[in-house]
Amino acid sequence: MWRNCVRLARRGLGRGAVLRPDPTVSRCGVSKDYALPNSSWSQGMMDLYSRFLEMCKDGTWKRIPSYSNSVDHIPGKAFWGVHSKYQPQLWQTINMDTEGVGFEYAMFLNPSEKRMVCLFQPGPYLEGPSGFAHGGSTATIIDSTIGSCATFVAGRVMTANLSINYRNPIPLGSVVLVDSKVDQVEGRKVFLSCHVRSIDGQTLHAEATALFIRLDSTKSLQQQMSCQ
Ligand SMILES: CCCCCCCC(=O)SCCNC(=O)CCNC(=O)[C@H](O)C(C)(C)COP(=O)(O)OP(=O)(O)OC[C@H]1O[C@@H](n2cnc3c(N)ncnc32)[C@H](O)[C@@H]1OP(=O)(O)O
Repeated sequence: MWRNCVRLARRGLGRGAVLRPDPTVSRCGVSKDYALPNSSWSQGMMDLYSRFLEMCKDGTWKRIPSYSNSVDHIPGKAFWGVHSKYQPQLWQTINMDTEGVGFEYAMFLNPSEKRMVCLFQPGPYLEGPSGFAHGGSTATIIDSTIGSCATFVAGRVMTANLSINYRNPIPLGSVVLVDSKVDQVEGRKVFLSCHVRSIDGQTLHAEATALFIRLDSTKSLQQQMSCQ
């Protein structure tokens, strides 16, 4: 199991503490691609997935696998420097081993449009208001989608700002399309926007804007991630 293979060791819990992967633990088992259909996917999710797979055939879209470290698999600029002692499995932690209970999703990238979409089916663990997705889970899937888009364009980035307007609640078990794109790049700043809509396009669930900052290559990641 993933948890047995990629235990994270907490070290230096004082100021500036960061979570690092335990170097004594092998990365075996991280190869499961969570972004593939499973029995929890509704017909709506399957239909949308098939539609995007079809659009991958001419190379317009690319399916993005999700290995709990999806950063490794986004085409484009290398995410982690070769000398970095930090491993990317810290980043994508939203997969769950039990199918259907949490984030069921699959992302597709349109490189020429600098656009990343995510088919998202929230499960019961993500409940906020009765029967609907928690706003934090919506924020998580938006951040991951928009962040993957920013990563494709700029490489090593972190969310500096994420602003969400929640327009209509997302029913648990329904399928929504998270559609994000890069609006502008100014130096190290990547500005993006995103809409979350029902698959028939009739309901706008949320809209968001975000600023991602490309990490400064002259600073160590520890400096940039320290709490000091
Ligand atoms: C595939 C993976 C998808 C992953 C998606 C998930 C991504 C995440 O959730 S990341 C985790 C959440 N984010 C964080 O914890 C980030 C915490 N913040 C930080 O680490 C730092 O503030 C960081 C890295 C964003 C920027 O730090 P640093 O590199 O030192 O940049 P800094 O020099 O301060 O600022 C650079 C520029 O950005 C601007 N800027 C920085 N932060 C902000 C902000 N919040 N709002 C507006 N502007 C900002 C600065 O004003 C500056 O502008 P200018 O160049 O015009 O003067």
